[in-house]
Amino acid sequence: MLRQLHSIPGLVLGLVLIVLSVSGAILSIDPAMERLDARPIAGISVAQMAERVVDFYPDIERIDRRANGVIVVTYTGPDGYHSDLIDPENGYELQPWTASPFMLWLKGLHRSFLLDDTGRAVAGVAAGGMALMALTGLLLLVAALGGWSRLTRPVRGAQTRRWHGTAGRLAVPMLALSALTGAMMSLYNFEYLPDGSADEPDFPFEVDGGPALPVGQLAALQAVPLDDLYRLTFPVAGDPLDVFGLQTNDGSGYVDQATGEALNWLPTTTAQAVSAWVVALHTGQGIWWLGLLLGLGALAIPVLSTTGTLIWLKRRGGRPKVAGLVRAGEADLVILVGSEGGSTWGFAATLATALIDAGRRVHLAAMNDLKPYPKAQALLVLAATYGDGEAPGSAKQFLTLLQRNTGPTMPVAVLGFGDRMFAQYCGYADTVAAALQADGWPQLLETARIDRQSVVDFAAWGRDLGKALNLPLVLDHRLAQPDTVELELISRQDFGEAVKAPAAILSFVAAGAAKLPRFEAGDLVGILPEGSDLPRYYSLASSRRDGMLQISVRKAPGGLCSGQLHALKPGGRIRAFIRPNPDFRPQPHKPVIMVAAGCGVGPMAGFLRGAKAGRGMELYYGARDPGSDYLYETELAGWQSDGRLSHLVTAFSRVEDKAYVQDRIRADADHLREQVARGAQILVCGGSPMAKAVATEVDAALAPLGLSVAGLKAEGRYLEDVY
Ligand SMILES: Cc1cc2nc3c(=O)[nH]c(=O)nc-3n(C[C@H](O)[C@H](O)[C@H](O)COP(=O)(O)O)c2cc1C
Repeated sequence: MLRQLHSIPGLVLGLVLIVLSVSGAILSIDPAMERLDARPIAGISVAQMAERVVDFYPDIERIDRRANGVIVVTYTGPDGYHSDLIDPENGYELQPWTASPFMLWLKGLHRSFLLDDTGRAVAGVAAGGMALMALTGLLLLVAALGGWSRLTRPVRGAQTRRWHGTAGRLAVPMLALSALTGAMMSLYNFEYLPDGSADEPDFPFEVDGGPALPVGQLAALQAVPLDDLYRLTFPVAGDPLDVFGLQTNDGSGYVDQATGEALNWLPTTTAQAVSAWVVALHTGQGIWWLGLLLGLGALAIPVLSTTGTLIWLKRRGGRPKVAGLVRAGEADLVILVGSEGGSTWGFAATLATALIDAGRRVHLAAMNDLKPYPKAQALLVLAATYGDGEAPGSAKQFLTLLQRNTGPTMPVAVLGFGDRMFAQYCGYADTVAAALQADGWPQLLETARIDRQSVVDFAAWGRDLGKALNLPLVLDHRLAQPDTVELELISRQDFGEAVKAPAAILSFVAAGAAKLPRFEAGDLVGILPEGSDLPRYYSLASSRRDGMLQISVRKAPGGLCSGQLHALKPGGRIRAFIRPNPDFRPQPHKPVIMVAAGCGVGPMAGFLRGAKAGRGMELYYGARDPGSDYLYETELAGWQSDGRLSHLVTAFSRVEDKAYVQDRIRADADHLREQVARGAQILVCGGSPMAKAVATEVDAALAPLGLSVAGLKAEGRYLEDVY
């Protein structure tokens, strides 16, 4: 619901908001420019000011003190009204006061799209929509980051998501202010809210009528400091019954030109004071620095609109379409999906279709969309696992939402999707099942696991579910095949034979006339080995800019894919596709400590190849024997001498003075602490036991700082790519 309230106004009003924001940003410069023209002068009264001006302007109509402090005199010339900016020090003209036609046009565009009332109404609705988006966006961000106290933490995920969250967070106070005040100005304009313009003093028909006093001697004008003036209107020359009109910050009324007395004075009403503040807070008139901040905030809108639309398209694109789904409130069965790569959505769609065919009312959503399900009889959670037993993208907020959920509990079945090769096999599904149980959700079925997208395991689980729900359920799932490209091996370097850990660095280019797809170091390449529909993933040791796709592959005993890759000769071809892994990237500008063992050095080599010299990249690298499986030895030496790698520490486990990478971290604890205190990020890549041992040492090293691996993880400063 919150997400819909955020994205629907964004999609509908996107272009309108871009026009409003760009025009608003340019207009926001106006108060600051005007402020530069102001010649502030302290301690003079309106009477003194008027006295200085009348000598130069015998046909004066009025004096305005504009919000930014400039004094403008309007007078009648032979061809109508003219205005001059004057120097309050002496009443001299500084320059003619004319609005630029471009700024007038821009104001018209901003207020009404140059379309009168229809345009004004659209601008008003857009302002209301923007206020709603600022509020819902803030709430979504709080939920994504895990609470208000974490609101300043870095936003994680794909680049579009990071830009959207970061720009939104920086701009939200200014956008909310612009939107609320803009919406109120629209309500004033259509008279749905009183702005006090009708609260005017009565014109005085009874005046002294005697000879006029010099303007400098009028007591009511002497009593008003110039800084409080809004407008002084002069009486028609030679008409003894006419009066001065006086508008100040405190009120408005008239002044008798013969006695200098204030007549029919009306203090500023609450409606007038509020509407003046609303205008000032929207335009920055009188608060030039706020105007500039509002303008900067407005510039975030084109960024937010574009990234928001891309996020929306990606979200829709990743999910299969299922006919006959119902809303959350109507469903008797709810399926929630935790997926990152999208394959679990495919399984969920097969399940939803089979349940709908069996006559059930099914709701299908991401685990991040958990909400109360008033009519549901069972909840089915299909959750993949990433990292080291962690949540996939569409489930990152699930546990937080579960804590807050106030809806009824119901029998639940959790089905984990994972890969037996990982130490935390279906670890996240286990975490979810335990959390649901602790929260009082009864089990419909024992938690089951699907290894490497096995359609056979899935069909078996479907039979169990059918029995539990008393339905004839047949789950016949066909795996969707990703779009692959053909890659050709151009070179290989082999290592580790002597220490019984064969590893190879393989470099590919696109086969034939094709081009390499887009990828960054640390992304994953999915390779489809012959004889299997199931891709195997490897971390990329290069980016497309390097002109090749490189991976380092350890030969797993009996491994189908690694066996085929190790047998590949230059010129040999494979089919592959890219899986972005935007959460595993070095942070810009701050030091980066990389920890890797074995083939885990691959993505680190990719990061180093793309780094600038002096960037503060450090590497702790563990292997077996420097004479056999020291991957990237020559390259690392080169990057050290050209300054890309500032600190290299190696550990070898099959030599006399044997050591593991975690031993080096322990010995280097002081240095590590120092770097983390300077904002360093830690990236770990390699096998799960190594990652665990490293985390233990990092925890010990950081304890004196009151920091921990868990804390750094939450800030995106401790990243793992573990297998
Ligand atoms: C980078 C990466 C990390 C993974 N980590 C784990 C893990 O720790 N435990 C596990 O059981 N499966 C792990 N997997 C396997 C996925 O959970 C499994 O392939 C799942 O079917 C993917 O579902 P999805 O395509 O819907 O995201 C990992 C896969 C990748 C690509």
